[in-house]
Amino acid sequence: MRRVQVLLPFPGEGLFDYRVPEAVVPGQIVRVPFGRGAKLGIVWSLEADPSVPDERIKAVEAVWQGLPPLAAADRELLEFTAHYYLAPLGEVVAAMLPPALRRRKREPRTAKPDAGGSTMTVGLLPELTPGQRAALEAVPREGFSVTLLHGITGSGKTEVYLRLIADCLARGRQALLLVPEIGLTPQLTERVRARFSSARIVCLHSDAPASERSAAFVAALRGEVDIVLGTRLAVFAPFVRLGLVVVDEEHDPSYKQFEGVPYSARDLAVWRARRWNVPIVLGSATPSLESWAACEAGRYRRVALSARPSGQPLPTIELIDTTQTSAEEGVSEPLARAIEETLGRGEQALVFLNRRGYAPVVRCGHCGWVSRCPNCSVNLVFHRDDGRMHCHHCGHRETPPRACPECGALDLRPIGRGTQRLEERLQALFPQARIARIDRDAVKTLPQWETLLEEVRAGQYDLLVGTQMMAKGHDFPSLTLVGVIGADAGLYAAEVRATERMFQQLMQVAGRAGRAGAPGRVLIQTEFSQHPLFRELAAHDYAAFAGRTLAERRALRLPPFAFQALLRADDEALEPALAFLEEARSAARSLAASEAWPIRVFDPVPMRLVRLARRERAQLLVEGDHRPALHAFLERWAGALRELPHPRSLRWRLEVDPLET
Ligand SMILES: Nc1ncnc2c1ncn2[C@@H]1O[C@H](COP(=O)(O)OP(=O)(O)OP(=O)(O)O)[C@@H](O)[C@H]1O
Ligand SMILES: [Zn+2]
Repeated sequence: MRRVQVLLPFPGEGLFDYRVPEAVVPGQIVRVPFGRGAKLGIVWSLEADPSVPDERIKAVEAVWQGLPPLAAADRELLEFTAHYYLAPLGEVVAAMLPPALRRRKREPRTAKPDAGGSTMTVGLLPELTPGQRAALEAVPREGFSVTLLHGITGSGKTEVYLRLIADCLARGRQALLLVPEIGLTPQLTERVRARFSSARIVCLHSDAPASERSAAFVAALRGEVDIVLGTRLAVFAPFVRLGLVVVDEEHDPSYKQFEGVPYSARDLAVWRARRWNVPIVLGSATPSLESWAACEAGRYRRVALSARPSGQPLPTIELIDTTQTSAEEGVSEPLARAIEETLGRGEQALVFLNRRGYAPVVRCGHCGWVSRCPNCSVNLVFHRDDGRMHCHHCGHRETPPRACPECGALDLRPIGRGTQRLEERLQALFPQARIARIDRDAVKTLPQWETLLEEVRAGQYDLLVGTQMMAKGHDFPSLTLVGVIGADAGLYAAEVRATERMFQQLMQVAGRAGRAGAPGRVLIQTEFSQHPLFRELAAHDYAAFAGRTLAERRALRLPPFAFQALLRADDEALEPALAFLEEARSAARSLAASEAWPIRVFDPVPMRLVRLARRERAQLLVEGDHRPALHAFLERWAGALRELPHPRSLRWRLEVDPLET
């Protein structure tokens, strides 16, 4: 018997020595005894620690010989992820191995041989526009390259992806197509399935049934898959002959994982493409400023699609200055008139308000008391459907008091506006209109969502009220008017990326108007109509927005011109969290002093949302202008942090490239 090192999904490094009866190779999937149970793991190294006596080392339970070993490139992906995000390898492999597979006692049986004719369905393909043809010519088919496909909304980016995938499959290779949220865009999944009806396609996302995820992983490992279509977790799908990676809506924050190992699936996808030496295409109408800057710096190539295949122009975008025009109950007169005209023509209108619930707070008109969550530092949102107040962060719910808990006055009122109240107002203004409210309260399951999208497309609704669920890549042919309410919040927020997010969201939601037939019109209610962001938006000038914003960030040395990491700590009270961060800062300062490149270590501060689910949270930001130098520093710092004493109740974690600081 020989010894090997096995990597197990485990909250730690996860490397343990075992004895194996047969000849195994690195990457082989094995089941091993662990504690009182057993675990699934990956043979990591054929070198084991010789100092451990034989009797202390258990034998593996089974080598799953029917499964090919995980490719070296994919094992390196795990190593890179652990290294880059300073996460234990055992936690990274937990993100790759599906839970249902880990629970299996026996090796999955060999699937029946699949014909695997991976050709494109030869039906009526749309004739490519000149822009699409140029884009296809510009993307190299072999070797590593990153292409940013910057295509305006409705420009037919998906068709470009489909043709690239077809080329990739025709060469006998596999394609990985990442999407932000599968549930929100069932249309894309359908299009891929319809186009490649004889290809083997697996869909990987966290809402998929556990057994399906497990089967998809096994099929992918065996190479019995042509296309992997999935959300961020699909970036860990195993491949045997990867030929192309596509990241749709690459700017979308859903590519960032927040729980567990905080990775960016987009960034890992780029790493993977480089490791496999294959092209990657990042597509968006509103690219992340990181990718935009990478194009400016010549690291990514940029390809533009600047017209819609329908020949349809982009919608006109007009501002309604709410400091001049009153907006009674949120809906201004010009917006109401535009809705009326649209409905009169038999077309659909959408009013976008990115705040669900009825009213964001309940307030006492007498003493000013407001409804607060007992567990979090946020207000409770009043919901009309159940008549209760909800915390949108921890899920706490309570019935509003009859009288003010502070002063006893019977003057409690819902203040402000969410989608439910807006719907009520619109129904009062347009009693005949069939209104659909589209937010996470109204649409809870995937089938519900698919039905609703179908009904909207079939014209069963006249007026839609929706949150950012509506800002994703939907294609509603009769939708010609988009109204935007309450968008100003992002303008003066302290977040580095607040205006970027706001611009992206507005441009995406505007892009839903007038995609087929009649031209589209977008009306945005704002108090800040002079803000340059609105000028750029009205001109559909993403490049101007990106150029101005990047210049600001460069001047302030903010990402992508600086690299950041955030140390977060939380505890039952704020003091221990801050005290831990103080210690961490001292350690950081002394380590940073010996770095050749400057590392900026900021002060520990309470997080903006300081209390969440009864935990008090604080953070410490570190920054550097040079990524490798920052990373070298972070590795040493993380080592020091692991040695720092702290109360048992305190939790901390380090996040590399945080999206929100
Ligand atoms: N070459 C073509 N000829 C005719 N129609 C096309 C062509 N390419 C795409 N289309 C159609 O144009 C519409 C928009 O295309 P698609 O959904 O791919 O755009 P997109 O760029 O992904 O848009 P968004 O960023 O807004 O999601 C779709 O209805 C699609 O079927
Ligand atoms: Zn709460």
